[in-house]
Amino acid sequence: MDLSLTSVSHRYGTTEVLSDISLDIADGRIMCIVGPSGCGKSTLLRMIGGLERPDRGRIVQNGAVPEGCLNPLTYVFQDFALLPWRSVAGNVGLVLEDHRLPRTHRDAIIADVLARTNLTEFRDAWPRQLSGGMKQRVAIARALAVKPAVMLMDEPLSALDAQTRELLMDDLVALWTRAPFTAVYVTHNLAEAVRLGHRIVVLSRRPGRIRDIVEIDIPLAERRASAPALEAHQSHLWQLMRDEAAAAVQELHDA
Ligand SMILES: Nc1ncnc2c1ncn2[C@@H]1O[C@H](COP(=O)(O)OP(=O)(O)OP(=O)(O)O)[C@@H](O)[C@H]1O
Repeated sequence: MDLSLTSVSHRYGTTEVLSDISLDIADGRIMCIVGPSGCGKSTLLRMIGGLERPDRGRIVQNGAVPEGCLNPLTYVFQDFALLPWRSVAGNVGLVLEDHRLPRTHRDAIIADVLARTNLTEFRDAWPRQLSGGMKQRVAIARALAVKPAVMLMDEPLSALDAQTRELLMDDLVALWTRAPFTAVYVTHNLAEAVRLGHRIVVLSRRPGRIRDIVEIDIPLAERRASAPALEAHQSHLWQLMRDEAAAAVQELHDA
């Protein structure tokens, strides 16, 4: 399923947050959204996910959802959002409970996504027993369990330390390489954007407008941290954002 956004604009009260965003989100690709603090990245993600409606413009879903899809648009949040009183398998199974699936089918889905995220041996563990990186893998397994058409990822690695972030980026690349999924991935971190994004949308400071769209055609599995080609893309992104980011910080300071 593809998504297309046409002239999406939004304001909260008198604050204009997004302005004239037109974008296509292609099936089977990862689109990253970067931009200065407060430029409307999370707002845009909520609009794409249907949690809020834009004041102006349209967001249209084109084409069929994947076979077996239980929820077309699924979120992965920065804070993992796991229930502490449920085991790993219980947290993953939660999203299947409303779907009246036969128990064997449900168990098979849980086993499959836990295997894909290397969590099989932790299926009975409690969230408190897991590191941050493992918790986020559970959240990713939970998102995959509903076979979403599009995963909406809001700073999914931001709460993790640098080494864990690297490992989870490798996990995401391996997951995508085995079975390509469609994702919109909001991040502050340009290194993440160039490792994971097929396409990177750079927003201006608020109201967020599209400043540029950068395509990276290096296969995800061939992108190595600090590879010169990726560093060049990252530096180009920073050049695009630098003045805007400085102005956004100054605005926050002056407010
Ligand atoms: N529900 C809301 N009501 C009023 N204002 C809001 C609401 N949600 C967001 N905002 C404002 O809209 C602007 C954009 O917020 P948003 O969280 O989308 O930006 P962001 O780019 O994701 O920010 P950050 O990079 O800091 O995470 C901010 O000024 C924020 O205060």
